Amino acid sequence: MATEADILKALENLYGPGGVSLAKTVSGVNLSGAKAFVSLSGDPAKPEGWEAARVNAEKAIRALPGVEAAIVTLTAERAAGAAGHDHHGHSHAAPPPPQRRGMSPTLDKIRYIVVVASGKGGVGKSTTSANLALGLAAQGWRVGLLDADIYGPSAPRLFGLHEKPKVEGGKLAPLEAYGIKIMSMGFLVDEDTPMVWRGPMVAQALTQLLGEVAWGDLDALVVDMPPGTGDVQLTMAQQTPIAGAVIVSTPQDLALIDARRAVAMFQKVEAPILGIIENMSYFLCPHCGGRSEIFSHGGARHDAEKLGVPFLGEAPLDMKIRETSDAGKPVVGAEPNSPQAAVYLNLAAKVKTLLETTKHRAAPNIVVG
Ligand SMILES: Nc1ncnc2c1ncn2[C@@H]1O[C@H](COP(=O)(O)OP(=O)(O)OP(=O)(O)O)[C@@H](O)[C@H]1O
Repeated sequence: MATEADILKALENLYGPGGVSLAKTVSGVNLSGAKAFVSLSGDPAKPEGWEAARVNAEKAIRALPGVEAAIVTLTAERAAGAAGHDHHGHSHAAPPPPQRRGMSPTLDKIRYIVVVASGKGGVGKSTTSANLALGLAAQGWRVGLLDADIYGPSAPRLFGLHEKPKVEGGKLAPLEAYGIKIMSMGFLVDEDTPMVWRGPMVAQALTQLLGEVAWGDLDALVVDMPPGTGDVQLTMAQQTPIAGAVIVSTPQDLALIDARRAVAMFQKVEAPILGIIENMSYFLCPHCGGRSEIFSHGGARHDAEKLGVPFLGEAPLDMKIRETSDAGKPVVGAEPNSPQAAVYLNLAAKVKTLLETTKHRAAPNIVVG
């Protein structure tokens, strides 16, 4: 089998946009048996040039003796304050044409894929995804969590996981915490290299993450979607056999408008919407336990009614939820008997029932590789 040094050598005389040697752009190498997973950091402002470089790199690595499969993905460094960071996902790069090649066998063994989405960033989507996944596991389900928020992966922080996944049988083995299987782009690239992924790069990376991970038999795979409702999210929603979508919103009007966009996006691709959850709905005082309605609370419930989608509940703005998440121990895993965990356990019970009773659309084919 080729070594990391062989791979760097093979990339030495290949060049990306601006004439940079591809060997200098390697940000991660994972090798196993005859399979190589390599990530390159490129400039997100030049997606087409980098896509060509990525394809060339794959060819060169695949040509190495002993390599049967090579998967090269693109990451890009986030320049501080750069316009390139498009958190809302309104990418101007066209989405890749769907080349449907049959569903990945790794997804075949997953009963339900549940996506957690939001119209904008920072509303608590990752916190909700993690606690929902743990809540479903608490109901006795075998659960996976895919952190598809490639703009800013949060699974490493939320679960305190920093090791690199192993490659087993040609697939990436997910990491585990509290009995759930977890995969994140944040595990595959250097933690200090924040990423911006654009248009075709993002969609391709996500389908690889879905298709190249050894999830095994799962009752549910919870997918923490990138925030926003741009082309990338739409492509992702189209290409993933979604059993149901959960939309996270905060009570502020702006977030609700964005949440409506997220609902519309899933309606467009005919993915069943399980409902809306209102996060940071009210404030729970850590000292007196008192409840304060900081924002005009109840907006999401009202919105859900107007949109004709179920309202799944509300989670408080709460110190313990933030502290446990930021300490790598989400509240449902670390303190399952706390009132804060009860909020998510209730949410998980509702989601489980909805999944088991919702009529599912036929799974579309997804792009792999
Ligand atoms: N209910 C809550 N109470 C207190 N803090 C919360 C709550 N939900 C989320 N947070 C905190 O808010 C911050 C943002 O949450 P999170 O990362 O889950 O949001 P996100 O929507 O996934 O954000 P992004 O789009 O930036 O990835 C985190 O520090 C998290 O701990």
